[in-house]
Amino acid sequence: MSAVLQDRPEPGTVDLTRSLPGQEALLTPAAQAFLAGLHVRFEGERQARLAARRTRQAAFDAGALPDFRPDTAPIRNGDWRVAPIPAALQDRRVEITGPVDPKMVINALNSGANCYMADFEDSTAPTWANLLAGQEALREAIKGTLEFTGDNGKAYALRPEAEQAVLIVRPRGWHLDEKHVLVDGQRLSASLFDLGLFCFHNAVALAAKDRGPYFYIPKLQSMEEAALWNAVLGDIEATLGLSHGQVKVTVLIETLPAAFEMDEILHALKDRIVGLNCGRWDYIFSYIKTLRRHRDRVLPERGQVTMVQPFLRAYSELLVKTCHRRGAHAMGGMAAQIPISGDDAANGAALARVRADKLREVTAGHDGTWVAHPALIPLAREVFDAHMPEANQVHIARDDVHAERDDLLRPSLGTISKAGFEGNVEVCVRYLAAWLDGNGCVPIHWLMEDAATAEIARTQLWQWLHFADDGHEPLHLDDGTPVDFALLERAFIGLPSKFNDQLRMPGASRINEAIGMLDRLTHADELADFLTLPAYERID
Ligand SMILES: CC(=O)SCCNC(=O)CCNC(=O)[C@H](O)C(C)(C)COP(=O)(O)OP(=O)(O)OC[C@H]1O[C@@H](n2cnc3c(N)ncnc32)[C@H](O)[C@@H]1OP(=O)(O)O
Ligand SMILES: O=CC(=O)O
Ligand SMILES: [Mg+2]
Repeated sequence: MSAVLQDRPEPGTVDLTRSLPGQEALLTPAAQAFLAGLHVRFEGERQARLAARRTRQAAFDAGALPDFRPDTAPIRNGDWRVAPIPAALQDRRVEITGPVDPKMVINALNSGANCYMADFEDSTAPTWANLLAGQEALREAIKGTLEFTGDNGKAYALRPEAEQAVLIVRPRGWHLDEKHVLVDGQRLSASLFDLGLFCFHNAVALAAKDRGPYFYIPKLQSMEEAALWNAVLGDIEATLGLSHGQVKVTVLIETLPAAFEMDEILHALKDRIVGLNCGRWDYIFSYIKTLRRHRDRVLPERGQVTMVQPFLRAYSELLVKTCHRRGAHAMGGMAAQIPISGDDAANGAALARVRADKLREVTAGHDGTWVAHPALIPLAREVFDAHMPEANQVHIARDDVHAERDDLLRPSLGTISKAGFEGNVEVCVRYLAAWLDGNGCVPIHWLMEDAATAEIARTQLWQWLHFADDGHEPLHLDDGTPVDFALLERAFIGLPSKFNDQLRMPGASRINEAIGMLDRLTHADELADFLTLPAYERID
């Protein structure tokens, strides 16, 4: 046994606070000991990282602005590259993403996309049942035995492995706990639960097939958080007998602070990282959250915050330049439009927006993109095939990009309309209701809504409604109406008329609870860090 493994502290005692039929097949004594070991070795550092986030945010609230770090200039200026990228991840031009229920897993693996990001994060409501079903579905998929029959009798089976998308799993972020697993009485980190349990059951099998395991890492804020992931992954490799660097990750740059540490994050994970991704929805949410007290940087209504806003363009181009300089892939992100059935004109307009977004990405130098729905794969592929003849375009240097701090923070022009305000209220309430009911991704007005898109709506409402704190004049809508809590009340009263299909709406039974939550979150003096933190205490 290696010295690292010998010197480890005892794993700790595990209590499962919930019991569902079949869970013992996943949470075997050995799996529990594996998770407990991760907790004992890494929980202290996780808490230190979360405390560092709070300290940094306090400085931003006091008027500081994010900036590139002087102490890490040698990393930014140094000449180094990430480890070689495995063959299975050389061509990632179209990646489909989606929650982890068995039907979605089969549909996504069979979809014809190059990769499938199986998502325990933005698009999954982490009920215990959803998490276990997702872990089980992925384990069966890797064994090649996953099957599913819908309530309508439709049967689903996997295509041959060579025709399947390459699997990449996204665990939840560092801020979340898994309340159903206690180690010595403390909640386990949700990240360690999702990634740890997946690795315990599948890492060796995937490594044997030269398929990873591969992960997407969400919501990082600093290179120290990346270093924590690197330590966890190295520890898992050692415990499971995998070679150093066998596990590969792509990191989502989807927080404003992380945009100032892209080189540093690549460097901290350089033996294991294969790319960065523009997680635009969380990035917009993070811009609002980080700069919540900066009244000169309030964003216009959500629909106007598109990737052509200068601060978003600067971030995505800097990501391409940074990745390519280091030999890593620069992945694009998700357009929220999904196919619209029964209205050809509206469908054509939605698809045109997706096409324009993919064209912007490929011509900026991105090496691949995301789609939310299988019907969008041919469109994204066509655009990337037309402009990216090789497997990727890592060789394109983008030395023409000079994104400075002011570019990444640039205030945006735009307005807030009554429809924009009310739309935020509707999205928050409907999404939260669905999430509380166990559904983490829903179509609302033909847009894909998940935790990240809903967070934009929630934080905008808080920021707009608290604009008048400290004696400032309130914000006004473009028609002159002051943005105040009376406006929020009126939006709540008007909500039912927007639910023209209330009975079939996901989460309809939890609408009143969702309204109550949004009301409390928007009235609170402090902006809650994540919507999903209080909401998690309300799910099973
Ligand atoms: C900000 C971010 O983090 S982006 C990443 C997180 N978000 C996502 O991953 C979005 C995932 N997408 C989805 O969940 C869905 O596409 C939704 C909720 C947006 C729309 O869902 P629906 O209205 O059910 O779509 P629709 O009815 O058109 O689906 C048609 C078929 O495609 C399947 N499908 C739809 N989206 C996906 C997907 N992402 N992956 C695999 N299959 C899918 C459906 O399961 C359905 O299959 P079936 O015909 O066998 O029953
Ligand atoms: O995770 C992706 C995002 O846009 O957020
Ligand atoms: Mg995200």
